Amino acid sequence: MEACFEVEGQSGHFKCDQDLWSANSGGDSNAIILPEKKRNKKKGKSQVHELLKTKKNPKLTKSQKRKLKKIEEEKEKARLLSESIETLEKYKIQEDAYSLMWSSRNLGQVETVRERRRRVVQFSKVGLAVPHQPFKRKAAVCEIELDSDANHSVQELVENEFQQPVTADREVIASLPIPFGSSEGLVCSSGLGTVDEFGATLPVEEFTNKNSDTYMQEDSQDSPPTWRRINRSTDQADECPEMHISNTTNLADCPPQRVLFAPVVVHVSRPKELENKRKDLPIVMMEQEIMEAINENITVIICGETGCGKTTQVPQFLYEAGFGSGQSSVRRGIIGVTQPRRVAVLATAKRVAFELGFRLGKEVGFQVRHDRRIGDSCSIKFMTDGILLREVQSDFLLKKYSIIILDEAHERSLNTDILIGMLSRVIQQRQIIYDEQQHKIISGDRISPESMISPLKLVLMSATLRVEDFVSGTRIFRSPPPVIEVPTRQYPVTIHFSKRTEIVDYIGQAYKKVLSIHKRLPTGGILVFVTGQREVEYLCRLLRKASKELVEKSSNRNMEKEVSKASAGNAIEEYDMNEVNEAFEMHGNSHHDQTDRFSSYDEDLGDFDDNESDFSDDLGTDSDLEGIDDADLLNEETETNNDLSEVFGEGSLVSLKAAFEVLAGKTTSNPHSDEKQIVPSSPKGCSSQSIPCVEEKRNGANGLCAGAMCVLPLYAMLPASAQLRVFEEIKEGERLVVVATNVAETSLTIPGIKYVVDTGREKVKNYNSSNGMETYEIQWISKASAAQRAGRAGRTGPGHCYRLYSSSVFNNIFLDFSSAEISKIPVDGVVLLMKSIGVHKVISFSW
Ligand SMILES: Nc1ncnc2c1ncn2[C@@H]1O[C@H](COP(=O)(O)OP(=O)(O)OP(=O)(O)O)[C@@H](O)[C@H]1O
Repeated sequence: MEACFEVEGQSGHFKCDQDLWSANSGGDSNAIILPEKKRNKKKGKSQVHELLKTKKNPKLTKSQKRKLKKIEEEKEKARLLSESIETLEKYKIQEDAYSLMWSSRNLGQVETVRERRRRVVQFSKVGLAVPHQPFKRKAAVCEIELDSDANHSVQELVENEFQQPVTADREVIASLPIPFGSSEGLVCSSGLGTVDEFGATLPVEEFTNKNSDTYMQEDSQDSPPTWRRINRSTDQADECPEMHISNTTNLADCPPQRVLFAPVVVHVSRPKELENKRKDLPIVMMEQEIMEAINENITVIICGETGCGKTTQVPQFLYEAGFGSGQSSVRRGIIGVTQPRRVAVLATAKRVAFELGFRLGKEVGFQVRHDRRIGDSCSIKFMTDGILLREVQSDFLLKKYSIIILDEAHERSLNTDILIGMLSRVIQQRQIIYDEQQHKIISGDRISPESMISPLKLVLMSATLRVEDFVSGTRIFRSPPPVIEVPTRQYPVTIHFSKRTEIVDYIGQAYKKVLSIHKRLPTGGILVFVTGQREVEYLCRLLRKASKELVEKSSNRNMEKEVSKASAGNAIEEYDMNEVNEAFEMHGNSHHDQTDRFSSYDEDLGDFDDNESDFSDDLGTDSDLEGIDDADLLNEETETNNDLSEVFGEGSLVSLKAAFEVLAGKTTSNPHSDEKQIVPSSPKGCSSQSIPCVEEKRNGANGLCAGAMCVLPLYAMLPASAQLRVFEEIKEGERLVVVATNVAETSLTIPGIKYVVDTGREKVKNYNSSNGMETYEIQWISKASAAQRAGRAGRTGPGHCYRLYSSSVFNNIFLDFSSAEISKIPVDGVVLLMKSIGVHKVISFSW
């Protein structure tokens, strides 16, 4: 279409496509009008094209688009559903086949040849093929040609030996079908305890030994695991053919490869309450990750915050995965756990036995220098590192262990350091011997079960480990072990630094701090760290004396109260007076305010790390209760009351109370005498009636004022029974105060400890090389130790750590880690010790 136009004296014409017009016919006639000479043909064409497109796909509104999308999605869903139903129909198994399925609870159980034959018949009845045995495929992976007989024999062996591992390539096995509910199909899973890095085929003798025994777990989920012996001689004696490998030409050349085992799961039934609590532990959420790392590596480092559950949970993970249980040939050995200190050994062994539902001394045992409680069926053994070191002397390969856990590896005691060096060799040696044995077995040699060696694994654990020492270089471990970090703890611990650092009388400071916590803060045990036995005993004496005085004072006060109550004819009923007090407290001196004031410590510092609290310290907002002794307490009370005076005016408190009493209709005949009785003047002349009541609430069960303290010592030389007293229950209404040296610094959970008072000092043995003398010196602890000490609070609930030193001392003077003991003792003693445990080339020992 062509049209002419004339605008303001200019004339021209334009062309317009019919379609173009029609496309715009419904619109506002915004046709493209261009003078012919300027018209861009190309542009015009594309615009037309676009318009045509728009016509074909008319522009949809947003809601239309949404609806369209929804319809499309629904269509897609319906299509998928019908496809799924079709597929399901196609692969649907017959009703009778369901009975052939096994519960996963039966995984790991033996199926005899007879049982298998029966299964074959049952499967064929319902028209199903018996699940494929993966052994042939595995052999193929290894490029081993077995003749049909041998193949058959081996296959039957696999059937008979439920734990029989088979050398196989992991990936290939992973793709193999898993037999119908049978554990004999070697399941490859990256999950818990199903794959082991090391091959450990059962010795030939074991296959042929008609009387060989194996252990099976009774199938019970509700009761603690029990073990039953199965005597093979009856059922399988005739059916267990001798292993018989012909054409093994390539076998010896085939390096021992990864071995897959039927998954071993040892069921543990814990009390429900405990199970629930356990679930909240951060490390429990990482169980799979940890077990995978342990399965796939010889050495693993676990760095987890204090209280995350390393000490108590990792041995349980291992136990549940078959370590130490006798169910798995390579994991049969005991789980050995070392602790640097005796008290930690006793306490953790007791706790783990309790959590697993075992009696201490049977499945879970311990050994310290003068005490040993280990049963024949021991699966987990706790011991000091000194004990394990002695065992290395008598059995370098530590054959009875399948895994060793060195807990608190950060301590760098001489024993720990030597142990780590020794164990790094032991695990290598065990691996070499094991590999050799595998080659021998594959090439048809016989190895007696007693001389069979399985690989040894090593786990290093700590909250404050200097990981670089172990992962950098190849001096200790040939390949750097993986490090698993558990970055959270269960409960928060608030750190409070002191404004000033008392250099000399830190015991006096600790004493004051304990008393102020006891008087002012809610219930919860207090753990105080000092340097040595003498300090422990001295502070215990002081605190016991103070406790006695407090109890006397409070009983005197109660007596006075009783007397005053009796003497007042129309004495105000306790209930009403409480109401009055509460009304007063509403105005500034309330319980809530008090609580807030205390909880503001948490708010100020609760989420801060140490550095942040340093920051607050530097700003002069130190939240610490430094120096809050009785006098400070009174000052604070005075300030509070002054505040109230400002609000109510001088003397109004007393008159207001009197007014309440009048309102309550309980006016005493002599308000002044009442005031004296009920509102006794403080030494500074302030009436602070409400304070004891506030304290009463803060102290909860502790009563009106701070009650008695149950003061207990804890140091290395204390007899074990006395050490364990700290774990016993205390009388109701008392507050537990434990005064300890650094024996309580690691691993311990003292139930109910909420407050830690850290003097920041420790007694250390130092060596003066110039005069050859060894001396004990008191020195600052390291930052790592300070973190460990703080970690003793907040284990059964949120906690507080009061550091009796300033943040600047902490930041500028404290070392990050304590120096290794070996660097502080004379070298001749170390050399002699090393020689005595059989290390002849001391110079090449890996430290
Ligand atoms: N005797 C006990 N009583 C009550 N709870 C306990 C006891 N022992 C351990 N627990 C609980 O288990 C948690 C984990 O303790 P565990 O000793 O395993 O931690 P951890 O990570 O090894 O700490 P640390 O690094 O300080 O040794 C504790 O925080 C506590 O909640």
